[in-house]
Amino acid sequence: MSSTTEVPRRGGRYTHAEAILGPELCGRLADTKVLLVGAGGIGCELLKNVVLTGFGHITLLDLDTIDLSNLNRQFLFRKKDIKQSKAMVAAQTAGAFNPNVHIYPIHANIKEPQFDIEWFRGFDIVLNALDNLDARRHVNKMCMAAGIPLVESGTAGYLGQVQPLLKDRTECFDCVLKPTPKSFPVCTIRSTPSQPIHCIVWAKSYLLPQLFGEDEDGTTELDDAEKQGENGGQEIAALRKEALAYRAVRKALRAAETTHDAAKTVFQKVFHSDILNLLSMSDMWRSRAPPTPLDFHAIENHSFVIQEPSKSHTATGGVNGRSSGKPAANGHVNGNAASAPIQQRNGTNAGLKDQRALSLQDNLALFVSSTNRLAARLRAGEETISFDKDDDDTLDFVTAASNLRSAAYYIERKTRWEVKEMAGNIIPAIATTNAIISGLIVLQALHILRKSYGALKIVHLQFKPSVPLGTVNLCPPNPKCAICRDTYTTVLCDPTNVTLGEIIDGILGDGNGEHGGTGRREVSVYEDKRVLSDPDWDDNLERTLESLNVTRGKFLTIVDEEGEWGDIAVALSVLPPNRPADGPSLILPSPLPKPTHTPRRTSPAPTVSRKRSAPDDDIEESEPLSKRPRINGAITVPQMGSPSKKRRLEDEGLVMLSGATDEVDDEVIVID
Ligand SMILES: Nc1ncnc2c1ncn2[C@@H]1O[C@H](COP(=O)(O)OP(=O)(O)OP(=O)(O)O)[C@@H](O)[C@H]1O
Ligand SMILES: [Zn+2]
Repeated sequence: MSSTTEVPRRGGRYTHAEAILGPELCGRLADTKVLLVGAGGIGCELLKNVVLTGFGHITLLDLDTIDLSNLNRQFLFRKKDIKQSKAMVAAQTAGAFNPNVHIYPIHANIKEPQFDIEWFRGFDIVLNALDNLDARRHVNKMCMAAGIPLVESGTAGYLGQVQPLLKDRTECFDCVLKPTPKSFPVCTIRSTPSQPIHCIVWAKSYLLPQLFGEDEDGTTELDDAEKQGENGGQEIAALRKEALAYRAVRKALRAAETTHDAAKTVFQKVFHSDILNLLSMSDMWRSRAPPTPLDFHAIENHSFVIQEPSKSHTATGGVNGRSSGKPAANGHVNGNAASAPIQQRNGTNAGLKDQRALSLQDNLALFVSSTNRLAARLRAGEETISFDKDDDDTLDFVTAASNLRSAAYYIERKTRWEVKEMAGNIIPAIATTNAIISGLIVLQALHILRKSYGALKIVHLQFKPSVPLGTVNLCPPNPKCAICRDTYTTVLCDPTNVTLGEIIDGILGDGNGEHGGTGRREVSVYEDKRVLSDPDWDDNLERTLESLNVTRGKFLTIVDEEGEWGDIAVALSVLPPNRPADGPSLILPSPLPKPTHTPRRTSPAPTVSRKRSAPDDDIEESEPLSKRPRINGAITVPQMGSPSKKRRLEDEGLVMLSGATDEVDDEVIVID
């Protein structure tokens, strides 16, 4: 076949495309440069679509490798491809569908600094096929900064959504607040669980990080709980003591010779001593059933006996799904041979291995073996281990630990399959949903390329047999949005040489003439959530960008102290490779950026500074920036002053689809 631009577009494989798209757009597609971020469920379908539609230059980026669990719907992958790069394999498979297109696979995280604003500017359009809010927000910001149209998408089970995002024309991804993830009170998780999910969250988000995560004392969460006024001063004090005692077990797990004993040490602390400690707080157990400390040897010897509490105390169901609150027939909680008949009665031993009910001994054995496997990984050099539903060691650990905790609290236990689903926040992915959504992404992309902006819509795939697809008109940008309302500009520089002060002075300019910028004025400068300088604190102005960890791919945001000028977001990019050795270390944009200007009305008799009169500045006033703790030469902002700044600090979590998909929310339990 001949090369892309020379391909005769009429006839052959493009006959239908040309009839639908028209010869002009159809011909133009061969030269269109598209970035596709994510080669998972939506990404595979989407890549197939853009390849068959004839987009000539497709950059496909994904950070992940292929997993067995992807194969049911990510049809570009086969079993032999497991552990290979998704981007590479997808490009290879889909490349064969249309020899006229060029696919450039990249195995990397889209947040890496080399994918800076200049790199984004190299595309005509960006299509997201991602699965997390953090990456979505990042791509949104880069597209807004580079002025490149983006089509955003998401699916959850039978539901899905496609949203075109164009700077200055439509809302951006961050114009509307995303619902924050559901969370549980820390005391429910740490001392009074009443449902299986509480024990699973505890095992996944507390115990596993405590033992195998970063070395922290586990008290930050308790500090926060206290600050937020969560009840239970005595309880929080006990939990604080418990958290500090983790140091000893962490050490045991990392000791050169870790065997059965290290797992036993962990067990003793977590399922015995810590529970005894909690029991000593009698007030806590007045209106709820006190837990039973577990006994390692008794469980191992099949002689562990546990008395279920009386009904009046039982908050939820009994053991293995019994909700009567009556004592188990023999007073045992699946701790001995009696467990086998129970499993058989429930019929849960049939079917897949992962769907088998686990007895207490099974859970103990799984706890010991998974703890040892994880400890061996630490000793082999892995610095930290965090939960991944596809990592058998962590899933086994969370299954066993949550079930042991459930036993101590008389809560129904879960199979490994169920734990995977709950801990992994899994909503079954449906290939057909991904296929429909991918088709809609391409339709919206074609509207953008054709500049048919009036035809653009947010499209929902919804639970309505009569109207499976719902559309919503696009809204204009939120004027308070901290992402798309900023004025973006780019500087090319060598961060090892250029100082923060040079950038600020350079971008503000002298305010005169065609290239004069806005002129010198009082500003604060932020990098993400860090304040780098403000009018009362200029310590960092002489420092190089590199020393402030402000390098390629990052943004400096210049905020006017008086609120008269809009924010300027300065993207940092590298100097051209062919510049002369004695050339400048900083190349400023020309003309300099001129954000919107809204002069303030002058107050008739100002008795306090204008800064004080701005209600949004209350926080700044009560705690001057210059007195805030400085970290790495910068100040971390506890709370930003303006609404737009506050938005930057929103917690991140799972994307909840809005509108027609709201009903999904209740079924999604976001546990971290
Ligand atoms: N920051 C990122 N940079 C590049 N690729 C990303 C980034 N974040 C997520 N992805 C990719 O986006 C894709 C999303 O696909 P999908 O939702 O089907 O997830 P999955 O990991 O393949 O499946 P599952 O989560 O169900 O196991 C994944 O392949 C993932 O690796
Ligand atoms: Zn916005």
